[in-house]
Amino acid sequence: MSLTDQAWATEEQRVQEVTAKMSVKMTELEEQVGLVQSDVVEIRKHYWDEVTMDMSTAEDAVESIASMRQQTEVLSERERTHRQAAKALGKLRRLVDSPYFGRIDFIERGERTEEAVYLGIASFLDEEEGQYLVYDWRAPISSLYYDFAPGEVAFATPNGTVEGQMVLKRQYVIRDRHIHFMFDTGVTIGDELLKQVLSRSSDAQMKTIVATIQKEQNRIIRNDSAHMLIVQGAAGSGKTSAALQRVAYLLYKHRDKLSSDQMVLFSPNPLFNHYVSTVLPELGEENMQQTTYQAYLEHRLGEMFEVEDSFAQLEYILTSGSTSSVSEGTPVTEEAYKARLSGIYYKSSTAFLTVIEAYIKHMERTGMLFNPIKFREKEVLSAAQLAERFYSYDTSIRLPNRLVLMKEWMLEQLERFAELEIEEAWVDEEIELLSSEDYHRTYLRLLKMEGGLGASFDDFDQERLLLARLVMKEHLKPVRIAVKQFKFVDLTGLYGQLFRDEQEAGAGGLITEKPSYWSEICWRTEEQLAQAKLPYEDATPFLYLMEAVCGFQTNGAVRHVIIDEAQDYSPFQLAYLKRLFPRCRMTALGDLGQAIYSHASAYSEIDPIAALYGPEQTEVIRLFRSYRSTREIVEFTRGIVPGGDAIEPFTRAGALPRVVKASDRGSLHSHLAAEVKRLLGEGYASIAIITKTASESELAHQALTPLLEVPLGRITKHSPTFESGVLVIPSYLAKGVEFDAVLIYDGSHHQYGHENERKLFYTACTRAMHELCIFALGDPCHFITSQPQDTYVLTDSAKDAFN
Ligand SMILES: Nc1ncnc2c1ncn2[C@@H]1O[C@H](COP(=O)(O)OP(=O)(O)OP(=O)(O)O)[C@@H](O)[C@H]1O
Repeated sequence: MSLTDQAWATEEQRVQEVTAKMSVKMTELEEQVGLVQSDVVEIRKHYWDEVTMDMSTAEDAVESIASMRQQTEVLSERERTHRQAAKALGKLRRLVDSPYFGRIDFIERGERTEEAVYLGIASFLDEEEGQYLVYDWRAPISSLYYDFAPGEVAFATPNGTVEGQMVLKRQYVIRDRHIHFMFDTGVTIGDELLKQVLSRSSDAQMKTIVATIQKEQNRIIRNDSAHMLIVQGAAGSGKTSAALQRVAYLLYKHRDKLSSDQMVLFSPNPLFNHYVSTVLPELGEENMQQTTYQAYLEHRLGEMFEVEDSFAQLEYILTSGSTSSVSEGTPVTEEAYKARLSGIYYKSSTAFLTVIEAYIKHMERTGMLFNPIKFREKEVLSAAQLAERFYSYDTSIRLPNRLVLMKEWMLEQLERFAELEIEEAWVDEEIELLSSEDYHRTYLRLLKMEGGLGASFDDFDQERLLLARLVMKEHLKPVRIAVKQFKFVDLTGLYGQLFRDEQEAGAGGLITEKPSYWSEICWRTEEQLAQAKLPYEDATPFLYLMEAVCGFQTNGAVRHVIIDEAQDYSPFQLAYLKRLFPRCRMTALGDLGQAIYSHASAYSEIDPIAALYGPEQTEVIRLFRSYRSTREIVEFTRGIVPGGDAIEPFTRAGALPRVVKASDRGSLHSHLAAEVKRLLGEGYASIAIITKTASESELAHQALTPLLEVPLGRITKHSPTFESGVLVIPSYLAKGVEFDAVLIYDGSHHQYGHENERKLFYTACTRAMHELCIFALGDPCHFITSQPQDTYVLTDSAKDAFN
């Protein structure tokens, strides 16, 4: 819809007026911030001058305390004012160059005049007129902009639904306080603006999407009813974007009772954490807590074990199972590989969770294992004594509570032991070794402990006794701490018992439906545990068992958890997270097409996630439209995954994906280098060469660096950030992020020949926004050749000249 010059001029004038008012307000706030700041500094400097301290009498003391309190209140009030003014100033600074992006004219039913509502990333009130010049995009009325085309409309407010007519809907691109584009739109959010936004170059940091949120995404953002909101959406459909704007929305809507530190995002990797970390600050909100599941495992189990990370597990699966010549995985037999795979499936399944729960029940009566308590080679309490004590308690008492009782009893036993042990010769030796300083300190501490026995040790026995007790106390400290931390429970033994023969321990008998390669799984698990290593697939079951026995550690402060790439979590892990955050709501974002982990690739539906809170508390929103990639890339990639035909491309045109077949590695590298050069020449800022594995990344990086005229970055699982430019990255680390152009390093049948690599290949290809080129050393993989021939261009470099 074209706009008249008159309309344009009026709108431009409004931009000028609004930004001028913002500038005035900013100057005011700057002054205020400066003044209050110097007030605060002054108050702090002269704090004590204003306080009269006199403690001579009780009355004086009360007065002194009151005067101190008053002074503290003055200071905190000024600090609060400073914080608020600084925040308001920050908001205006973000707003002023581009004060709004949309307008709706709305007439409420029963009213005559229409109201023009301008939407921006924050609100701006004209204090003199008492009128909002800009509405926050999260305000109730703003939802009209995202949900409706002009016509009959309605929006929800805390006081009920408001109905009316939308008579105009307009979009703007305002930069540097001037309108660059402006158009009226008949549909929800015009494709034109979206096309423009999506055509831009990618960035090392994700952008906000508030100006172009789509209706279906708005349902995710504003959903406030679901306890568990599951978003199942195609690659590039805006799941992460919607979730981040949702966080901003919830923080706005519940600003009185929800703060950003009560929200946690579980990301697929640290790189992704960095990638999304600017979105909320851009929207004027503080970042929520961000972590990875791996970091949590490390935090809980890192002291006990060398915990394998998910990437190392994946690298094993991808390198050890493939026929790839570049594989550098440990040489493993086919049997061992299959056994590990079978173990991974099993240990991540709900069947195993059920077994562990049965095992916990079983332990109420028998089977608990303990570590004996030793002190200087002496067994203070044997494992059998501990077990006997444990099972002497009423069986109705839960395991963790019994351990608490045990702990008290054990501390008493330790006291008794200490009283006998102080007679030992080693204690005298230790007393001798006390330095005069220690001795003196000991003496003073003794005085304090013993309630002032006298200023000198005139009684030799008394002196020896007191010093010996002190020496004992120091030496027994680590044992006491270990007891308090329940380290007397043999958790490794308990977990290992699950994998032992039923006759031996009884626990293995709980596993009635054994997975294939069971005996191999058993001895391998035990072997790893003996070396204090915990494979990734064992980490969550181990943690679950540990917590069930010793007491669940929960985090009641967190009110909302967002799990990105939820399809990569095993049912076991999801159950664990639910336990960990008992008071929170969850948003789980997933794409079954990108389930790259062995334990999850078997998911055919979102059932394990949906089952977590049950149907009553769960809502599922599905996104089918893919925004990231051009239409051509989506039309090619959607055929790779089951059910992909439902994925709708957004109408942004680009070149057809290209497949380049190379006959040898030298030619592969030279064609890759030429392609990088071409893409740089086209002006693309971020180009990723995606390899299947980390070992292949290393090889590609070495070979390509000398062939390129620009620096070539390499991303590993330890990289915390990435910059624009050209980089090599393993497929599984590219999850969640995007690049202008993607070059698949080797998409040959040789590299992606297994069915279980389908989703990994899809994930890698769907990282491309504008161009996708797949190189293949030999025949392209089946995932490519099974696509309709008109969806890509094949070049055989041995036959055709490149380009
Ligand atoms: N409404 C929108 N307006 C503008 N850009 C959008 C919109 N929705 C999605 N995008 C863009 O599409 C790209 C993909 O979005 P996002 O990463 O959120 O998708 P995703 O579903 O999480 O993807 P994946 O699962 O493949 O990682 C991003 O560049 C994002 O900015």
